[in-house]
Amino acid sequence: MVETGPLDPSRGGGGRIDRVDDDEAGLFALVDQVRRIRALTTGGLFDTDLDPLTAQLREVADRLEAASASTERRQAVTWSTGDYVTNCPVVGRSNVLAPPIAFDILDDGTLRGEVTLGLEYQGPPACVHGGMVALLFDVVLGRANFHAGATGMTVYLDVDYRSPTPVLEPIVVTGRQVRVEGRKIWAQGAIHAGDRLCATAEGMFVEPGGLLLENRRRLAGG
Ligand SMILES: CCCCCCCCCCCCCCCC(=O)SCCNC(=O)CCNC(=O)[C@H](O)C(C)(C)COP(=O)(O)OP(=O)(O)OC[C@H]1O[C@@H](n2cnc3c(N)ncnc32)[C@H](O)[C@@H]1OP(=O)(O)O
Repeated sequence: MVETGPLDPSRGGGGRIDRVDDDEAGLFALVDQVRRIRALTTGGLFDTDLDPLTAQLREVADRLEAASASTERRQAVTWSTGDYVTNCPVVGRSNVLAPPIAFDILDDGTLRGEVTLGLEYQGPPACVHGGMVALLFDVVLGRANFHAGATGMTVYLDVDYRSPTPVLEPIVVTGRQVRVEGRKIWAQGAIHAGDRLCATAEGMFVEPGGLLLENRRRLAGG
């Protein structure tokens, strides 16, 4: 049973868990522009001829492709520097899929992030897609675990969809670690729109032994 008291969306205070001033490569600024395009083109309706704009975008994409390191090299650098967070599909400022959400950590370790999701995350009319809701929970629970000092891979994620999670309105995503027993870790989370409870989740995570370190070493090339 998810205990929603500590996940009260009106709780304040706390500090940001990710740095906001680390865009030395200018990549976040570039991705912000791609995000604007992503938002505008979902169900896009334009009162203009799109052909010239498509040609311009193709040129930009060609130039980026010519200048880009390979996928393998980018993955290797991610894991050799451990800079996973900026690529995360929920919080990652260099991942165009990410809204992105910035989380604060409250004094008891609860993470809290506020976001308004656009049409690109819509499932049923006016509602956030259920798969996106689950993704938000997986990330907030996983990161709450990390900040609580015991982290693992998700082995189950039980999501209760209590009322629609709205698009185009602010929602608050919260999560916290509740229990650790050996390698097993439990965490719970909630999503609210105002005072309304939209969804709750409980996840169990298992510390995967050497698996992540081995993968990381292999991908980082040694
Ligand atoms: C540290 C290195 C740094 C690297 C840098 C990190 C960067 C930080 C990246 C963050 C990233 C964020 C990520 C977000 C979270 C994902 O998205 S994780 C991705 C989705 N999850 C997965 O792919 C996990 C797939 N599962 C697995 O690979 C394996 O289950 C695991 C996790 C390696 C564990 O396998 P195992 O070691 O063989 O463990 P196993 O003995 O099967 O289970 C352990 C215990 O858990 C229980 N259990 C297992 N599954 C279940 C279940 N579904 N229900 C109930 N109990 C279960 C077992 O019964 C067992 O209990 P006991 O017998 O010990 O009492």
